[in-house]
Amino acid sequence: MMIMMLETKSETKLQKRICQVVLDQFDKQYSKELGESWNSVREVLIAPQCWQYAALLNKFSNSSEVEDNLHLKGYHLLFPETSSFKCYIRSIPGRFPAQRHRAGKLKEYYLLNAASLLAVMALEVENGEKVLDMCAAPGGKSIATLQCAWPGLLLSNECDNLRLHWLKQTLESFIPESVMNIVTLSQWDGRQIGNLQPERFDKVLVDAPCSNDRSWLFSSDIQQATLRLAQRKLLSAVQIELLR
Ligand SMILES: C[S@@+](CC[C@H](N)C(=O)[O-])C[C@H]1O[C@@H](n2cnc3c(N)ncnc32)[C@H](O)[C@@H]1O
Repeated sequence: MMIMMLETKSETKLQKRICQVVLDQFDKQYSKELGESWNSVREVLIAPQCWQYAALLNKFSNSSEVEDNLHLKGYHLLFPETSSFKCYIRSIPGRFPAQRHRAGKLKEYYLLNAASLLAVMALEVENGEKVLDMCAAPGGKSIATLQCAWPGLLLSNECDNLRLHWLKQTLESFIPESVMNIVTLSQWDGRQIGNLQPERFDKVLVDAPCSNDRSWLFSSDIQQATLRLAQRKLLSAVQIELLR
């Protein structure tokens, strides 16, 4: 009886609560923008248990134990063995547990939406190239870039103080010190880098700030969520400025 109560309690804890103000706004905006398709998008958006996460293995910290575990749980490689990325996905939705920080040890995998890798693949970074990751926190694409090439320089930039700290921690958890010497962190407004450092980079990745719909939909702070709904209208202007 006690065990059942505990299980129900932890299940309830795992269930995220939808912020109704945000959902109402999405219904209004996206039914206009997406028409019929909004119904199927909405269905997935409100069901975190359907969200799919992939595990990108860290080549700097290989572990056959993790791979065995992934296979046991029904995961398979997304790309052929010859690819630069060892990324595991599975058709059943769900999430492989995130790895905790272990002092002095690199993390073995990074959880992400596999579609995030497309931007890095499209960049086709060659060894020795100078690369700018303009909006880099929390660091998924910087880590992915370092899985597929040895850039001459990777400048991981993030304008937000707290997120820059998060970025630094992520990089330190995945990249060995010997490789960190090709990585530089900076805190510029991405809109100014082009003027400050013209022609410095061979490739630039701009993962511009997005509306972050999934997190705001489950926000527990209605005031913050409402403020954010108003701010998201300004996002497209920032995105365009970052691309210029
Ligand atoms: C979509 S997230 C980036 C995700 C990251 N590329 C990854 O793969 O983990 C966008 C980031 O851009 C940052 N950002 C927003 N405006 C910016 C600006 N003007 N210059 C630089 N970074 C900016 C945000 O703070 C946020 O961390």
